[in-house]
Amino acid sequence: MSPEARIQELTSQLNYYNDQYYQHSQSVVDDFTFDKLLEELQALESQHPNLKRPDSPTARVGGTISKEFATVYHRFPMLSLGNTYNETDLIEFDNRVRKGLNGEAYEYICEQKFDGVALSMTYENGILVQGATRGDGVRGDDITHNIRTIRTMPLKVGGREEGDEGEKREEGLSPSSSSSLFSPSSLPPLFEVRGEGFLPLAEFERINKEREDIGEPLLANPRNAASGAFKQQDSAAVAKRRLDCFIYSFLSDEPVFQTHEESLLTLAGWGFNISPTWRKCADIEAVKAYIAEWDTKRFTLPLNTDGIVIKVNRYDQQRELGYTAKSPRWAIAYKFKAAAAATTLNSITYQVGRTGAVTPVAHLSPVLLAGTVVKRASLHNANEIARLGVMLGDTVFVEKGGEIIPKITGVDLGKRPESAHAIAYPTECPACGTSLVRKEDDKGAAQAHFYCTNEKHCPPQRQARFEHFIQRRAMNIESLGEGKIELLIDRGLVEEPADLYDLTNEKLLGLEKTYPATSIVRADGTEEPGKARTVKFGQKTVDNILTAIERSKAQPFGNVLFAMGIRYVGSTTADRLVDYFGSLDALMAVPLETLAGVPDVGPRIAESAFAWFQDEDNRRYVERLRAAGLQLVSEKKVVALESDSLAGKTFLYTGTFANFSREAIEERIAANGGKLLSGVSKKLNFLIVGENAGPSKVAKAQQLNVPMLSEDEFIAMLG
Ligand SMILES: NC(=O)c1ccc[n+]([C@@H]2O[C@H](COP(=O)([O-])OP(=O)(O)OC[C@H]3O[C@@H](n4cnc5c(N)ncnc54)[C@H](O)[C@@H]3O)[C@@H](O)[C@H]2O)c1
Ligand SMILES: [Zn+2]
Repeated sequence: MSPEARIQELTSQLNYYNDQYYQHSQSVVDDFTFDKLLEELQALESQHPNLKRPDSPTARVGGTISKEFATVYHRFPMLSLGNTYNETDLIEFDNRVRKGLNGEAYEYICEQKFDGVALSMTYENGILVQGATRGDGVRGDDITHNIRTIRTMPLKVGGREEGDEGEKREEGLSPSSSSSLFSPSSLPPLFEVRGEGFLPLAEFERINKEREDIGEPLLANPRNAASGAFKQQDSAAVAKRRLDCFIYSFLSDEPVFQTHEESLLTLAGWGFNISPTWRKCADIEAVKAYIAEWDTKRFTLPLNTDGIVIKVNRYDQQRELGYTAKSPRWAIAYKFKAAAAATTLNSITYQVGRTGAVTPVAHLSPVLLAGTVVKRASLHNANEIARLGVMLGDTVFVEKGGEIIPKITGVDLGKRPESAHAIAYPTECPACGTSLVRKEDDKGAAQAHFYCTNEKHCPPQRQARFEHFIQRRAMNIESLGEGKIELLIDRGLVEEPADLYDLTNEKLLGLEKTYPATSIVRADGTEEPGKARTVKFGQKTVDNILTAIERSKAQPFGNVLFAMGIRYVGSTTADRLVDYFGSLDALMAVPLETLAGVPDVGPRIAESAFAWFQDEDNRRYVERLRAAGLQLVSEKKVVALESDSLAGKTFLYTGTFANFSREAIEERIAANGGKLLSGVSKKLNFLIVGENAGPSKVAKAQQLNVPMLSEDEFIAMLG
């Protein structure tokens, strides 16, 4: 291929990956592949500068801005970082720095390269006034409302009031003391901090567990989940995601600090969330030691990282070294290749989940990966097996991100043994023998799963129904975990969760079962016999269980509704439905269209819930829960649905009104099926304009051609 054709090909390929990555929060290829292609393009362009295309990804920061948010211009451009995967490049970087500084002494600060989304926060007189994404580096999306939901982000610095800091530092990563190191009176009137917004791994796992539980497709990884969450319109939904942010830089017009170190220490003192994992390094040898240390230690952090960022410490030296069009010359990212290993795929077992979805689990020859022995990996579904073209006996590559179960990312075809054989996906449920049915969800074939439709009697589905029921967000009877349910089902004491309310001391006391040992496999492949596990119901255990069951009767209606296990009805949706209908009886009586009209519910969830309540068995089950004394009415104030005259429409108001307080107008919007947005964007259908309306909102609405309503026009719309 001619260099010209290759340059053209790489340019459009990389622009496509960038678009998917930044606009659709999806990685089509892994970072290493992406970076190698970019490197190839860079090399070709420097050999043939005249062939470089105007839209080349080598000259620009990858992201763009989106139409859904107001655009903000960054006071200082938000750049990318040069990156490398090897030590030679690192030494070269150090040599360039030394040359650039003409023999002056220098030090580095090493930090984790947090794998999330770059955020910029502007403070005016100590108040957080703006939060934005990086966008194309020059302009970003105004996501102030969403950034305000980050609990560790100070809304105000300097002259802090009691309680301003909220519940921060719960990750246990930050310095234990947040006492001011430097007086906040030294705060410049205008400054910007930058950091990486992220979804903590534990939260990512929790969300995915719930998604799996209610039959939603899983989120691909924490980074994409975070970038998707920060771009949601509804900040109340964003707040539920428990996003967090580590701050790693400070900018202001007038220099405030001499060194990066000083700024990190001071920002921590001001109450910013600084990860204490950074270290000052006297030279490149110390940098290498830091890198080596964190190569595996990073897996103990509560978030994913994908490398180490190395920055020259002194700001005057940073200025001296300067910038390229895309990145600073005083910093570099040393990226870790995703921790990967090769091993043999020995067998596959199939697990049946609560919704009947059958998931293949790969069993591997044990292999050491990022400090832990791996012997299982997820394969997701039949399509994934087909996509990988993997066979039993193959040598496969496994990779580990921060997630608990590593994944198979490829096959070493060169090592395929004669004895390898194709994977025959089962046609019957491995647990109950029912013929499997293939269902496709919204995303089409890519997510296709096989299902066992024997919902009521398939043993693992039944077991999972109990596990769903007792979880904390549902009935919170977690003292029944760890094999106890299994034993109760085994002995015929319970068939469905409502039976839990018939358990008595006599039925439980003295129950006992020993589960056979499963062996523990060491990294070298040798096995060590595991211990047999005995589940035993002594008096103390029984007391705990019965108390928890009794206490569960006070769980709010939203929890009970979630516990019922209706497909697609997660705990957030359950609470939403409770807000609107207030009681089970009201909910069961509404027509499908009304259900579908509830904001954030929509036709798919509505159909699933509606059908569930039509089912005879489910109705009988619900009556048993009622008889057991569970809460089926909400004590919270109910938003009574008055009409659906505003259904499907989005609103924002500005100014004050003759007939409504702020609260009242929000209530009217919700009660008539409308949805309140947090800012003016293309997604906004109407801006309701009152007295003393905010000029910027009005101007923005005019610019985007968003229709404006007077108070009277809004009242007329209510009908
Ligand atoms: N897989 C794909 O399809 C695909 C597509 C596009 C980009 N990418 C990946 O994204 C990278 C390019 O993204 P980029 O331009 O954001 O560069 P980058 O992620 O390599 O580096 C810059 C970013 O690092 C982040 N960062 C994290 N910790 C930091 C710290 N302590 N100090 C400073 N910054 C820190 C900041 O958000 C900053 O914007 C590529 O290297 C590639 O691996 C992948
Ligand atoms: Zn089954």
